[in-house]
Amino acid sequence: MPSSLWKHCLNHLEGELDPQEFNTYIRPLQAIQQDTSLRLYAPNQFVIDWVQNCAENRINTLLSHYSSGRIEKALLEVGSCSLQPQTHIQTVELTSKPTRSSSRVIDRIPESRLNKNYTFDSFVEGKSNQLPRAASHQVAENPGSAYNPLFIYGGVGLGKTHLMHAVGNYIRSLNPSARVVYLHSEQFVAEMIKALQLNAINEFKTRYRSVDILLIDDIQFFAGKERSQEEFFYTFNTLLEVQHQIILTCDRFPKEVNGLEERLTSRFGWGLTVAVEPPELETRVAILMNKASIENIILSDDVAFFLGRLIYSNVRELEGALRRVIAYSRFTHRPITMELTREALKDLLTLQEKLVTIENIQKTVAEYYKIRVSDLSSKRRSRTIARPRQTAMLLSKELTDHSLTEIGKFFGGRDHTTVLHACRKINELKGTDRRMAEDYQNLLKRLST
Ligand SMILES: Nc1ncnc2c1ncn2[C@@H]1O[C@H](COP(=O)(O)OP(=O)(O)OP(=O)(O)O)[C@@H](O)[C@H]1O
Repeated sequence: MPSSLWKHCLNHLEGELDPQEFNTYIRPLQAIQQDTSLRLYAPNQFVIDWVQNCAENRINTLLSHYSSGRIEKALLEVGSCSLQPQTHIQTVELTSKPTRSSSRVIDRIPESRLNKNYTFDSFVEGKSNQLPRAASHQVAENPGSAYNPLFIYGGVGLGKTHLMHAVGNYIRSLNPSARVVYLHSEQFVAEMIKALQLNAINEFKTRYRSVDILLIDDIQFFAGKERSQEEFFYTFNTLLEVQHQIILTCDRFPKEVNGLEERLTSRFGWGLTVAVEPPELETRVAILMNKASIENIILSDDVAFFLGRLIYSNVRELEGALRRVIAYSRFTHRPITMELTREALKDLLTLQEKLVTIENIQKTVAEYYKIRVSDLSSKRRSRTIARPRQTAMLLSKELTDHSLTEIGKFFGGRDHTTVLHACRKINELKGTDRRMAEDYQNLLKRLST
């Protein structure tokens, strides 16, 4: 039944909120009253996020007021009244809390919106992520004292957010009342702007400085946003002073983010800074097996290795490919074989075949290091040529089916032992030399779809 109670709340909210926000986030909500709760259907998660961040306490206070205390909480879901219950994708409980100022629309920060599936158990460990995983686990066991802040950086889709949530989930499992706050840096910025607009910056400061564990994702989005950096700087210092844990992620090494203030980047290094690398083949295969088993599917080795070889620079894309294969198998009622996998990923394969020939690897590496393609096959031994050549050899070994002998031929007729030595050398350097590791990741990205 549509709710007249909600209409009362709407009237109030319309008077209190900026018209654009009201029309964008509040008006589209559809309400249904059920016993002691009110369900609010939102068109998408973005709207839910905004409502949670900016209006939840106010809504709950109004609901409680107009129902004389009968309605205790609003349930927020993505979906629509006309389609429920099938469209209930996600339910978020908006718990009524007493508010200090009932006219204040920003009431509290979003707390503990952790993805329950991102745990240490579901995180597959490999050489590429051993250090960040171990550091995260240490932090989860000794928040505030092991490494503070913990700074995890690395390319897109490599498990940074997963690890961060794993720490949050672990801490919450030991202490359910711990105030764990996870948010994307853009959300921090948006909330700060909102607080400034509402003249509520002091409340904003107090709230952020009272959390036990603050997890901020993708801090590269702070770049160039000076006021946000300033607020974050003070929050950061306060939390560190009282030994509350901070974990940050970024898509690159902090000092390499243009537009981040020096005082912030230097502080980020006070704790521990660790990199996640793209997982090696065996780890990619283990991740695939793991994700498949969650769906009760047993992947054959040939399919898992095929997918693992096909997608190498981003675990999210690896998962996406697996999902496509599973969906295709369900849709066509056929088992997951190599043939079906190739069919399901036809477009990806066509694109990939063009990208990962040895010729293209050479061209890409030469462009990246600003040398000539012919240098890669030449006899020149200076480091500026030898390293790119060795890198191109390793990429050829990892990404193509050519044998070491064949690869050697593409590089000026070199011997297979030279290729093997090159692969070992670059693999070793990737572990010790940050620049080398980053160059390799960048090249993988350029060579992937
Ligand atoms: N080692 C791993 N084991 C299991 N799953 C993993 C692993 N690494 C990544 N994933 C999965 O890959 C997906 C992408 O990971 P996540 O979102 O943590 O990446 P990210 O590094 O934070 O990326 P972005 O920079 O885009 O925010 C998630 O579904 C995550 O569970």
